Amino acid sequence: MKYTLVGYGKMGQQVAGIIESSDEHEVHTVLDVDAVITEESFAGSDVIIDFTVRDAFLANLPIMLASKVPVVVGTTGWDADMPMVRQQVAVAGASLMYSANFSLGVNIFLRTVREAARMIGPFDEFDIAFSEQHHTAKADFPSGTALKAAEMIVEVNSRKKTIVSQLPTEKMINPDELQVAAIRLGSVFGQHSAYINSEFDDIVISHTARNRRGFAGGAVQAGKWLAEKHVSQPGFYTMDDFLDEVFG
Ligand SMILES: NC(=O)c1ccc[n+]([C@@H]2O[C@H](COP(=O)([O-])OP(=O)(O)OC[C@H]3O[C@@H](n4cnc5c(N)ncnc54)[C@H](O)[C@@H]3O)[C@@H](O)[C@H]2O)c1
Ligand SMILES: O=C(O)C1=N[C@H](C(=O)O)CCC1
Repeated sequence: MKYTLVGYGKMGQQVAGIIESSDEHEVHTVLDVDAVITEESFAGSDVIIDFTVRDAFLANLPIMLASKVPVVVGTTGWDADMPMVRQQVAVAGASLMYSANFSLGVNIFLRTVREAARMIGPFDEFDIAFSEQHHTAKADFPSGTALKAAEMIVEVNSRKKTIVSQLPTEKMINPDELQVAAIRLGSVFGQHSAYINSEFDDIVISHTARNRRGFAGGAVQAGKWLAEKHVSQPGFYTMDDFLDEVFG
């Protein structure tokens, strides 16, 4: 398969390395910030992988959708724009997969956190909070992965109703608020933890990325899956759609 990479920074370069080390894929085109991106930029590609920044992704999206080349989006920070993006994909009759985290290990971690959050739901004595750590070059916070984890927790635990990433300066956190804390530290690739506390227990569920290859490899696999889906079922997909097929 032929991949066009939009964004050739830390992740774009990792993705290129994964593709070039495989015997079934090739990098067709690399488009970074200086590129003048048109529909023709994607001619001949089987799939686009976008690892840029929020504003760039949103600006390039109409052109990428018009190209009718399936788009894998790893860029985070645009959760608030999700409804608009979903509508653009539907109107264009295109295919897009978004995941805040393409790492298989992280997605196993997320589903583990969701199950723990579900099990403590009926028991008021258990509280839960979440934190993430990433490198100091990360432009958005909290991480898209942390926001995804928080959404999964709120979905299954009715005692948590709102997600807060900034604590108020002069009042206590409410019991129905799920705190998501973020630390920017050195060159941390990505560390996510769920903390569960009761009078008798401390439970910590954590994932630490040891490099960026887990993210990049997952994005390339997602690209192959999306390109096949696009033929008969174009649409908006997430990593859950891909994993539900894999996990069964
Ligand atoms: N989904 C995942 O698994 C995953 C994993 C890691 C990072 N991310 C996300 O991916 C994004 C990129 O992360 P990164 O560490 O590679 O960042 P980075 O800053 O190293 O790379 C971003 C690249 O985008 C380029 N860019 C900026 N504007 C552009 C434009 N208009 N057109 C084309 N390219 C443009 C920059 O020049 C840079 O090379 C971030 O949003 C990050 O949160 C997602
Ligand atoms: O390095 C980053 O930036 C990462 N961003 C994603 C996020 O925002 O969750 C995935 C983890 C690494």
